[in-house]
Amino acid sequence: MFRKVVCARWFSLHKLSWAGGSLKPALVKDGSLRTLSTSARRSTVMQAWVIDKYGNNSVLRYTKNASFPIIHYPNEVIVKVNAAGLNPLDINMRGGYGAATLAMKRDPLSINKAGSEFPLILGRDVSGVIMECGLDVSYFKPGDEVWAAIPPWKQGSLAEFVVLSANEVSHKPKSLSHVDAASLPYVAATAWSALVNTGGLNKDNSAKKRVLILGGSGGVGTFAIQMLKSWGAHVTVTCSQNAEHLVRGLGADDVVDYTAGPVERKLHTLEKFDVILDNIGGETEHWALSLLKPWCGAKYVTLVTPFLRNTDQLGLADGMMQTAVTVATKALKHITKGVHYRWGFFAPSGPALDDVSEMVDAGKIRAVVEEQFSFAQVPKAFEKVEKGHARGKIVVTVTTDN
Ligand SMILES: NC(=O)C1=CN([C@@H]2O[C@H](COP(=O)(O)OP(=O)(O)OC[C@H]3O[C@@H](n4cnc5c(N)ncnc54)[C@H](OP(=O)(O)O)[C@@H]3O)[C@@H](O)[C@H]2O)C=CC1
Repeated sequence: MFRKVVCARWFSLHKLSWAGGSLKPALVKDGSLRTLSTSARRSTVMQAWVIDKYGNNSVLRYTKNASFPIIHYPNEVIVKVNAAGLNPLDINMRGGYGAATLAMKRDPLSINKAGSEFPLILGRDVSGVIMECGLDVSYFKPGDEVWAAIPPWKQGSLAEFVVLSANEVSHKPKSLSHVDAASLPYVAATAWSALVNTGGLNKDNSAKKRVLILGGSGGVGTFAIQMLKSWGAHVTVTCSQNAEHLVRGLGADDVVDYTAGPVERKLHTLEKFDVILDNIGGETEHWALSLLKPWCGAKYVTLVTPFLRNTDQLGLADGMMQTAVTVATKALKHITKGVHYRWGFFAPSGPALDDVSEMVDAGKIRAVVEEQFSFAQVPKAFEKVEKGHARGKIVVTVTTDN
């Protein structure tokens, strides 16, 4: 069955005014407007790890009384979470990164009466089972096993249930367990957005292209290597010496140890590249673009951008202005040298995950789970991600029953 893209604006015509009371309406598949308190099947609360303010790991709080998610729009689904993946973004968001920008993106229906995002649930990856579908959802049905990358402006997956737009959700690869599946969506959607939408690569044009991945041993890198290799690209990776075995096992053709002296010197001895994916940022920008083939449409795409930090520090208008000036200046500077400078961003996409799901089931991409934690161990899982030196992904098992 093909995906039908449903316009969320439909809801504005059917918006419910719910005067004063604590009951929340839900638009569900049978066409009824159901209140959670009258839904005999489930409670109004659920278990979750939340934060009530920004800070270090001590702000993480376990609760049995988090609000149960509600379907507000007819294109939404509620997913029962089996496993949740963590990303560096969760550490940053725990500390308040992006708070100003994300506050503007949040749906007013999803924030509390005081207008605050708290209690906030982190966790950007989910693998689980569809529990309930909005009125216009035809691509999924209750009981379907699904995976998704959750946009940072929505409540996350460190909870028993999460509500998402059906356009953000995809059928989980049949060949993967929930734990393995939860390791992929956010990094897959990011790598897809950066390499396909921004970098211009796809399965039909990547053969013989030379791609350099700066920082190949983490979440984004381990996925990107496999996707590019399955499309026939030649992939060079930088990583620590002790990650060489891992990245070669995923298909990397050339591996350069960045800890053994100036990495750019070694990279300059290699043939130039068509695309560079930069997962490291900072210093790398000063030398990486000179590794591209000039005047051939070659692109440098960095995932490490000041976009959210600018808006956090300068406010929306000044932050956006600063961001536009920065990216335009850099793009102009490099275009005069015949190469393209771009910023890459995570973009939620169920259809992209559909393609990734096929690649996984065809044996072209595997999950790289570095360590698995129980739901009780969420703070330990955060500590692990915060230490850095990732070798793949950290996953939390939320529930094992369906
Ligand atoms: N713009 C966006 O929308 C998004 C941005 N990102 C950003 O992309 C980056 C990568 O994300 P992700 O893969 O999940 O991060 P991870 O933490 O999973 O991986 C980072 C990897 O880089 C390695 N590394 C560190 N320094 C270097 C270096 N100088 N050269 C080569 N490798 C290095 C680390 O291992 P070791 O230290 O042992 O070498 C680690 O394996 C992060 O900064 C993240 O915030 C991610 C997703 C979306």
